[in-house]
Amino acid sequence: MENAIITKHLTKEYHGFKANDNIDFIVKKGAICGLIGRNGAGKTTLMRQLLGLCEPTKGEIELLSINLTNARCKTGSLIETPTFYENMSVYENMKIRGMLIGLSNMHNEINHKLKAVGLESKKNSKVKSLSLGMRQKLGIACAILGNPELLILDEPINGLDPIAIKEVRNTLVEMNKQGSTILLSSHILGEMEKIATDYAFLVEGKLVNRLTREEIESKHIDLESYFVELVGGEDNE
Ligand SMILES: Nc1ncnc2c1ncn2[C@@H]1O[C@H](COP(=O)(O)OP(=O)(O)OP(=O)(O)O)[C@@H](O)[C@H]1O
Repeated sequence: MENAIITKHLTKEYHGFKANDNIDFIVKKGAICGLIGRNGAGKTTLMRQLLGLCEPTKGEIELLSINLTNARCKTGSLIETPTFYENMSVYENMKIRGMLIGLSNMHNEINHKLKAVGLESKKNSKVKSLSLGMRQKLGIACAILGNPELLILDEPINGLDPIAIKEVRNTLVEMNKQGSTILLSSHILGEMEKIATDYAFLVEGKLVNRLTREEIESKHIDLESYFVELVGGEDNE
């Protein structure tokens, strides 16, 4: 099977501190890979490197088996707190994103994605009037616009209510069925378990383990206990 993401020896140092340390990472096309790690483990740094938002100190990145610039154009993302044009409407912000990615069928696609995240009623509202959770929904709607081949989502359900979480979950599963490979991080392991096909565990910048859903199911692994054991529990502060 082809791979959507390959990293080799990927390292990011900040003043000698390794936020990502020699990461060899593969995500197969068609997967929903859950990136798991404690605060500061290096999840966002890895995603930022994949997206070209920060330069690797060392190592290589391959995305979608094509030229990296082209691959990044086929990648939708949500990293940290998304920024928008505050005085423009939700629809207008999405239209800008649509123009950037050369979206055809703009109107229908924007409406479809706003509906998918439950934000259609705010379509004409200015972004500055949105709540935190609504902004997060808009960030997700922008990320999934045009059904990108690869989706990189850093804690996408942060700040969402239970109904919104369900809507986003269903949307991601649907996007995956339609061909999007997804890399996502979340601290809510129970939610991750509902959709992830495999997991990558980061500890102090290092990729320390991988698990597939099949392994979890066949070996009756409790993800939370597994994670606590892997990172050394509360004594590891
Ligand atoms: N621009 C930066 N300058 C210096 N250090 C940084 C920078 N960005 C990240 N770091 C450090 O790199 C480490 C990894 O940070 P990162 O944001 O990747 O972690 P994370 O796993 O996403 O954490 P969280 O779950 O809290 O979001 C942290 O120790 C962080 O302080």
